[in-house]
Amino acid sequence: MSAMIRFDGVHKTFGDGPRAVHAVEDVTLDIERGEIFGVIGYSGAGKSTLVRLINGLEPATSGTVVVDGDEVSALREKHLRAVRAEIGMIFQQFNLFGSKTVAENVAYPLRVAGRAKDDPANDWTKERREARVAELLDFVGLADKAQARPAELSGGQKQRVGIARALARDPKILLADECTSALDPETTREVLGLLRRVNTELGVTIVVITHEMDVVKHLCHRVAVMESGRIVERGAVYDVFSHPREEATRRFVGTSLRDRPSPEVLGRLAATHPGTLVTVGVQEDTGSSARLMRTLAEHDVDGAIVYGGITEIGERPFGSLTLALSGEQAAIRAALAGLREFTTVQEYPELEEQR
Ligand SMILES: Nc1ncnc2c1ncn2[C@@H]1O[C@H](COP(=O)(O)OP(=O)(O)OP(=O)(O)O)[C@@H](O)[C@H]1O
Repeated sequence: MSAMIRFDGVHKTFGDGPRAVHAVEDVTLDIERGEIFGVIGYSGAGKSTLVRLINGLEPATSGTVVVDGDEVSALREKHLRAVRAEIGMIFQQFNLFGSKTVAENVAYPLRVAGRAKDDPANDWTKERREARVAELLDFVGLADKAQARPAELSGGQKQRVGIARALARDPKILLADECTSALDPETTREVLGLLRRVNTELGVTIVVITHEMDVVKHLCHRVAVMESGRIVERGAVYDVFSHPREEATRRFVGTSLRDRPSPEVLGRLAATHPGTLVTVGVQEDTGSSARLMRTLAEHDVDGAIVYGGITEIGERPFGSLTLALSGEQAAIRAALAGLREFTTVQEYPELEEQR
């Protein structure tokens, strides 16, 4: 199966000479048909530029970008229009027309396509348009808001209109650029749930640009981490979470899991809990928390859970627990050796020194 989107040795440079900005540098990446692919990075990492290369809004400086078999980097404007019809896009600020109703907003791409008249599939008569808009509003759960104006809607509802509009022409690809960054956590979850349906029920390949690891965790199958125009790490979301290799990735993972105590919290825990503090990984392939507790019991060591969190990534458990261990010193050492046979154990010698 060929990739839906393929970057091969792609560079994008703005300007030239000493003031040139290398927004995208040497990116080679395949995004497969039917997957939800996340691109995560801090502001200025080059994520938006990468997305604009996909829909041909920016031409690559060098290298090739192939979308569903068409090399966008080599197409002229007329052919680019046909490729763009296969690509829907949603934005952080929704970009809805404030003066149009919800139904008119969703119908807009159909009206524009209808004007082109270069393809019989674009023969969007009023009846066809209305039927399509009704179908889309039903899909996003806003059938009752067809005549409302965007100002009357909540942020989550506005983004659902954005999604309906992006789907109007039945695209194969949906590009989502920071599409939940303006929303609160609960609304974010709703929108991510809708995007999951777009993927599973409509088979749309989705590329998600974000600086929030939570979005990647809840939505994506695979992820690439971007830093200074380059992809520094990539892989299945679970693998990247469980074994981050780069410092930037570790920081993103940390912000999402919040399962490991900060140095400040550790200091407080040490002051209020007797015993040896350790943080133990909990992962599907390295043993459950039950196995962890059993190991402590076998060595006659008591383990009080004082911090931690276990979450699900791709329906698999992942996280860590921080324990205050009490018992004979030799027994604690033996229990830790036993734990190390199946999971990661982080000790805090600096805390012991302070005691
Ligand atoms: N049209 C342009 N002309 C000059 N420089 C640009 C242009 N577009 C982007 N850049 C620069 O390219 C780099 C990457 O920008 P880009 O917007 O792709 O990053 P990003 O990761 O999407 O960041 P953000 O999340 O803040 O949008 C930045 O240094 C930016 O200033």
